[in-house]
Amino acid sequence: MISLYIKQKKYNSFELKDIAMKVKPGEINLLLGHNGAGKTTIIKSMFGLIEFEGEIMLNNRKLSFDSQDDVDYFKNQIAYLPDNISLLDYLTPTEYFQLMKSANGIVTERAYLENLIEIFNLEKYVHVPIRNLSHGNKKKTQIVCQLFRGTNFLVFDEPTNGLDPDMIITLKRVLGKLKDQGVGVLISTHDLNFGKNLFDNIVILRDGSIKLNSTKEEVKSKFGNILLEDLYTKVNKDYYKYIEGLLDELNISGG
Ligand SMILES: Nc1ncnc2c1ncn2[C@@H]1O[C@H](COP(=O)(O)OP(=O)(O)OP(=O)(O)O)[C@@H](O)[C@H]1O
Repeated sequence: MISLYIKQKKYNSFELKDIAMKVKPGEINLLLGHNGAGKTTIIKSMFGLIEFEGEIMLNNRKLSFDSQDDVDYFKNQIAYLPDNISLLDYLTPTEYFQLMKSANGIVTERAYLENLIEIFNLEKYVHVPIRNLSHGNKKKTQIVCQLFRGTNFLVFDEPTNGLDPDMIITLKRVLGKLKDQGVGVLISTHDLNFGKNLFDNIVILRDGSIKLNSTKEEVKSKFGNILLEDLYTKVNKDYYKYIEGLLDELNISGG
C-alpha cells in the first residue's frame, strides 16, 4: 500500500494542507478537483519530484528520496503517467519501449507489450518517429510504456487527456482488469464520465484541502446511488451556490 501524508506544501498564496491518502492493492482511488486544487502537486510530492513537509510509505516502509535504495524500491513498484507528454520524440515507440525496458529492468514478456500495443491500437505507429505521431497516439505510447512495466501500483495524472472515445473506454476497462489482478491505482482526472463506476475510493480536493475522502460504500450510505457529477456538486455546494448567483446575472441583452 502507498500511504502519503502531506502536512503542508506552500507555493506563494497556494497551500496544500493535511493531505492523507492511501492507494491500496486491488483498488482504484480517484482524485478529483478543480484547476489549481493541488492534484498534480500531490502526485509530484508522492514521487519526490517536489519537497514537502510530511511522509511517504510504501508497504509500511518509510521512504526517503535521499536514499538511492528507497528510490529504486519505489520506482520498481510504481508506474507514473505525468499530466504532460514527455517522450524522446526522435525515437519510434518500439525504440522507446526497448529503451524503457533496458533502463528499468522490465521483466514482463514481449507478448504482454504486443497485447497492449494492439489493445491501444498502436500497431500502425510503432515504427513512426514519436515526433510525427498525433497528440493522442503520443499519449497512448506513454500509457502503454507505463503499463508494460507491470508494476504493483499505477499513478496516472490526467490519463484521458487527448484520448479518443474508443481509448477512454478501453483504458477504463484495462484499469478495471489490472485492479482485479491486484494492482493499486491512483487516477487524477477531470473526466467525470471516465471516473464514474471506476473507483473504490474517492478524494475530492478544493483549494488544497480534502473535502471528501470516502470509499464507494461510504459514498453510497451517505449519498445513496448518486451520479459522480451530483456527488461532486454536492461536496462543492458553496462553490455551486456562488456560480448559480453569477448565472442568474448572466444576461446577453444586458437587461
Ligand atoms: N512550481 C510552482 N511554483 C509556484 N506555484 C506552483 C508551482 N506548481 C504549482 N503551483 C501552484 O500550485 C497550485 C496547485 O497546482 P496543481 O498543478 O497541483 O493543480 P492541479 O489540481 O493539478 O490543477 P490542474 O487541474 O489545472 O492541472 C496552483 O495554484 C499552481 O499555480
